Amino acid sequence: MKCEKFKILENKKIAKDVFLLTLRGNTDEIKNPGQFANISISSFYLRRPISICDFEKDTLKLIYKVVGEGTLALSQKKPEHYLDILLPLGNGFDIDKTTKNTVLIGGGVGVPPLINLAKNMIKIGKTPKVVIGFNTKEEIFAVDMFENLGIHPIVSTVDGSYGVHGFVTDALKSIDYDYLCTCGPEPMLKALSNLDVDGQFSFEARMACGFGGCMGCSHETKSGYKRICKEGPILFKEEIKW
Ligand SMILES: Cc1cc2nc3c(=O)[nH]c(=O)nc-3n(C[C@H](O)[C@H](O)[C@H](O)COP(=O)(O)OP(=O)(O)OC[C@H]3O[C@@H](n4cnc5c(N)ncnc54)[C@H](O)[C@@H]3O)c2cc1C
Ligand code: FES
Repeated sequence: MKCEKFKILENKKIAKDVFLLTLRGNTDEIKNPGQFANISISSFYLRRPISICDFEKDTLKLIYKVVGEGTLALSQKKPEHYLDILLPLGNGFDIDKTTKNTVLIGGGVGVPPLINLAKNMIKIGKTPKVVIGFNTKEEIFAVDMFENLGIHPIVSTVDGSYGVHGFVTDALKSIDYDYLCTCGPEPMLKALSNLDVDGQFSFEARMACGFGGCMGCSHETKSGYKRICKEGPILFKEEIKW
């Protein structure tokens, strides 16, 4: 884990309240898809955790939704501005445990880490299926990013304004899979954990330090309390306690 200065190259709106932030800085230590960055934003005491969406040498991409004052302030940052970022944090997905018939399932701003996961799975010959869900058409993003990887994601919207009408669980009925990796709101994770397949689930928690020092993000699992920022955010299905 390092604290690095990243220069903003672009901070672009890509859907309703959703921004793609492209940064220049040192990405050498990033290991697993599903790890996250903790961003210091101006006057806010606590950093804001955002999943690593994609990276290359010296370039980092993050996708975030404006939900409060911190993310609103982030959306107002202009190119050339520097951000102080702690990364990489968390365990990330264990790609070796995925199968050749894995589906990646994202809900809203749970979609970004699945882009880097898909990219890494393709590199080892395990091209995944992808299902992504949103509330409504205006909130959809990342379809082009998956298409650039040669994957055509199935999209669902709760209001039926685009793609499959309903939840990601409705969209899943049309495909075969024997393993899943998922990130999104907790009710979605819970519904997916009731399906008869194993998988890896990315959890969110309110965080303070972000690197295991304060216990503020502890979450009860079947194998004791785990810090979502350190032993998570990815938990295996068999260890999750709802
Ligand atoms: C490991 C991890 C990865 C994340 N990755 C992403 C990502 O890739 N893109 C993205 O848009 N967001 C992501 N988040 C959520 C993001 O950190 C919060 O939305 C952000 O911190 C809100 O900051 P704020 O100051 O704008 O909102 P605040 O004013 O702090 O809160 C506004 C609203 O958002 C809710 N909220 C704030 N933080 C969280 C949180 N951690 N989990 C759930 N609800 C929260 C609050 O309850 C409140 O309703 C991630 C969170 C975690 C823990
Ligand atoms: S946020 Fe401090 S231990 Fe996780």
